Amino acid sequence: MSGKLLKIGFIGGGKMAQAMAKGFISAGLSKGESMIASCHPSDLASHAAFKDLGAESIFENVPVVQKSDVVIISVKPQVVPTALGDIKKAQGVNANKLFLSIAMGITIKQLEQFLPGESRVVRVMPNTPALVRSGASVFVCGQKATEDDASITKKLLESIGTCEQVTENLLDPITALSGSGPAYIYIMIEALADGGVKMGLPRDLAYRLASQTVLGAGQMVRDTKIHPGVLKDDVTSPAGSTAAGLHFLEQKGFRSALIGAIETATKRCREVSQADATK
Ligand SMILES: NC(=O)C1=CN([C@@H]2O[C@H](COP(=O)(O)OP(=O)(O)OC[C@H]3O[C@@H](n4cnc5c(N)ncnc54)[C@H](O)[C@@H]3O)[C@@H](O)[C@H]2O)C=CC1
Ligand SMILES: O=C(O)[C@@H]1CCC=N1
Repeated sequence: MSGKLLKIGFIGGGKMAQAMAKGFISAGLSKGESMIASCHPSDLASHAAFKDLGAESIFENVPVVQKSDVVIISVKPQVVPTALGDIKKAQGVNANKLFLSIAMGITIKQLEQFLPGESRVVRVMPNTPALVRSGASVFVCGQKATEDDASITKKLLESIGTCEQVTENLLDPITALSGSGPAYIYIMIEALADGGVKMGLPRDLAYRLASQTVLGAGQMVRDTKIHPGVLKDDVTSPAGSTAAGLHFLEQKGFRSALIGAIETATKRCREVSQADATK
């Protein structure tokens, strides 16, 4: 990928596409001018967001494929059959390209059916912290994806955070954990700050402390590789305030709520996978 910048296309220019596009740009891996995105004609906000990046922003899907080296499929799962149908129906489009699908629950088999036979598919699950290059992404290669495709995918995803190659059977729980996870953490940050405000902290200080605490704790687990239970014990003094706080969380089923969130979100991904996505 050295030399000429890859032309990156987005079929669906919404929130996740914008996070990835901005991440690629701040990583120096791409430029607005080397990107093209399509969106629904009613979605003027996404249209404007890609224009603001200096990218081409349009309301048709076929030119995105025609003009790109790598095409990111970033529409909602229910829209995937229609959007990819546009490409399959079109005459004379060279679809022998790398397609990265980030759609929740849409399997490689389904993607390969929706796309023209020559298309090379990689299924990816990113998350929105890609915007600040702190994303957590995984990918699975389809039948026709080459080693080059895997290394292009890895290079793109590593530029916006961490990236691991996995097997497709793990994709639904991964979607539930790291794909959706930022949403769980945002409400945790909001609630921690609400607690701080309830106890007299100024709101802005409470948000700064809550977000830095989440960031720091995550970094401790990742960088020290010490078991989170041991790190928790290090914070918890005998008869101290943390032990009192932890007891309250256990009484309210905090762990169980998080475990249940991952289980429920995984089941939702499986429902989408099993639905006849052509309907
Ligand atoms: N938002 C997130 O945190 C994550 C989302 N994803 C996946 O990314 C995909 C997109 O999600 P979001 O960006 O959140 O949704 P979004 O609603 O922000 O974006 C969807 C985009 O698709 C466009 N669109 C609708 N119909 C279209 C059509 N027929 N042709 C072309 N574009 C069309 C819309 O205009 C919009 O720009 C989903 O499949 C989701 O599962 C994956 C990981 C994380
Ligand atoms: O909520 C969703 O369906 C997507 C999948 C992961 C994050 N957002």
